[in-house]
Amino acid sequence: MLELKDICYRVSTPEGETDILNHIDLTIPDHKLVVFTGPNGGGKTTLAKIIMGLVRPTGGQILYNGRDITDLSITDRARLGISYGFQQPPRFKGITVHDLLLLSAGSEKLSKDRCCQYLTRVGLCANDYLDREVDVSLSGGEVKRIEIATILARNSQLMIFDEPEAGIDLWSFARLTETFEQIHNEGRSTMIIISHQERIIQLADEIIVVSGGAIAHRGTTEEIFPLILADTLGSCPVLEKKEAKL
Ligand SMILES: Nc1ncnc2c1ncn2[C@@H]1O[C@H](COP(=O)(O)OP(=O)(O)OP(=O)(O)O)[C@@H](O)[C@H]1O
Repeated sequence: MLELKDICYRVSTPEGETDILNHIDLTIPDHKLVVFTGPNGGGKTTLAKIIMGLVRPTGGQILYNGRDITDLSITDRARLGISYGFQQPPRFKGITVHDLLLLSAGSEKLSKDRCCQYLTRVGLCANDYLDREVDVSLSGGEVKRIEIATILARNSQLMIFDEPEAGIDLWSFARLTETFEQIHNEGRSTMIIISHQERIIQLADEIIVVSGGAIAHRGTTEEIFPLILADTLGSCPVLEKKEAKL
């Protein structure tokens, strides 16, 4: 179980101190698929990075399976079984897709067949990719899918995916949503997926709407979808204020 207690994140900007996240309390039970969604700049990635240890909160506590991991490094969190797929994954010149999958699997000896299966699950043909370097010659969507395959190969207890749909074509996206559904049905991992995609949101046990650095809403698809629609149909609050003055 993952517990976030009173998480705050404040940064210094030229304009002064800014609160990016404000007193977030959140519990995610094991084996759930939770989607973080909400407007751009709402704080979803920052929250996910805080869970992975890529960003240090300025207040609050993170517990994982009852253990306080607030001060643990990314490496230590990875050892505990937490993994993270970046919104814009890094490239690794000189390292092939095959190498990266083997590294991700750690001590588990991955057969070539198994590597192929991971690539197939993200819609890539292993023959075309296993021996390619993860460098700038790969497109954004290809790197994104390879990174997701490495997370699958890690077989983590808690997988965090930041906008896995970004830059991915419709065919691969369909394959990817199937893969998320399968992992969820297998019931071995907890998944946090940051997404704006209806198809992914519909897979969620719980949707967390992060807006203005806080949890604006949380609930099931049936509960949250009408709220999201109502929010998107609303107009700009600044314009509304101006119109009210006229
Ligand atoms: N270190 C920082 N310094 C200043 N502002 C920051 C910093 N980190 C994040 N922000 C700001 O905090 C806000 C939340 O950013 P975050 O990336 O978490 O949003 P998001 O909900 O993931 O957005 P998107 O949907 O666009 O990916 C943004 O306005 C961002 O510019």
